[in-house]
Amino acid sequence: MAVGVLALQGSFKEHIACLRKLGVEAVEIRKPEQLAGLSGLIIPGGESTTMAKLAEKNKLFPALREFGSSGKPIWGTCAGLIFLADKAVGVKEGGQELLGGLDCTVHRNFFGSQLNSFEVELPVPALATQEGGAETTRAVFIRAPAIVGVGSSVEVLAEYPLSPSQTAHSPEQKGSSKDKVIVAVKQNNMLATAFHPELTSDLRWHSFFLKMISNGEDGTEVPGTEGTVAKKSDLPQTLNQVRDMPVFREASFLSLESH
Ligand SMILES: NC(=O)CC[C@H](N)C(=O)O
Repeated sequence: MAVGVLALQGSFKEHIACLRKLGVEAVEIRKPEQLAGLSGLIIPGGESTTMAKLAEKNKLFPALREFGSSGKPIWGTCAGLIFLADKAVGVKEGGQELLGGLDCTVHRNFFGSQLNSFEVELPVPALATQEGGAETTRAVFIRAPAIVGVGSSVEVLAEYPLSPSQTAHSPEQKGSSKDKVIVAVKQNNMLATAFHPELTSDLRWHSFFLKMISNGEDGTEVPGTEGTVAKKSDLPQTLNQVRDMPVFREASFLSLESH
């Protein structure tokens, strides 16, 4: 199987490195025709407005929508989550084009500015149940969005308990009685995380996504690149790895545009 990573902007190299560590063919995607033959697609973090403009320039929106509606798995991390959401609040004036398909409302800069970025040990019960390992993961939130509303067919995979200082960064949040927000979800063929698993050494989210591909959603198998079918047995086992050492670096990929 080959997995594509949208490589317009943002942390696509880090996702590619994670996929390769798991023994999977990973391909940088910049043009619509490159989506053909992929078994799944990752939309990385970065800056969603910039990414949307570049996707528009490269005429990617129709092909990306077709890819999603064909049932092939798509995983959005951070800006990628914003991209996949049906609705985004806290967006720039004039709005921004979304791919949509994920029945949720996302707040684009829920946690505030770049300076409010943080790392935390996040409880991830659903991930631990499927992939084994610790009940928490190191989650890196960089000028991160959060999911503030979900439809009934969305499965919540992780929630983050808010501290009092994290509740009032925007008009949408003021007066909100939320004490936690959703930061990871799955809906049919779509997976979305508000944080950056590709910046840590915990490969379980990538492994989780690869299983979505190999299982196929709704029980059907996903065709591989050369007419083959990716089977669960094709996938590497989850690695028994040291997970609490994030490889968080200066997030230079976020510097293209201010919030
Ligand atoms: N780390 C990220 O991907 C940040 C996303 C950013 N909040 C945006 O608007 O796109």
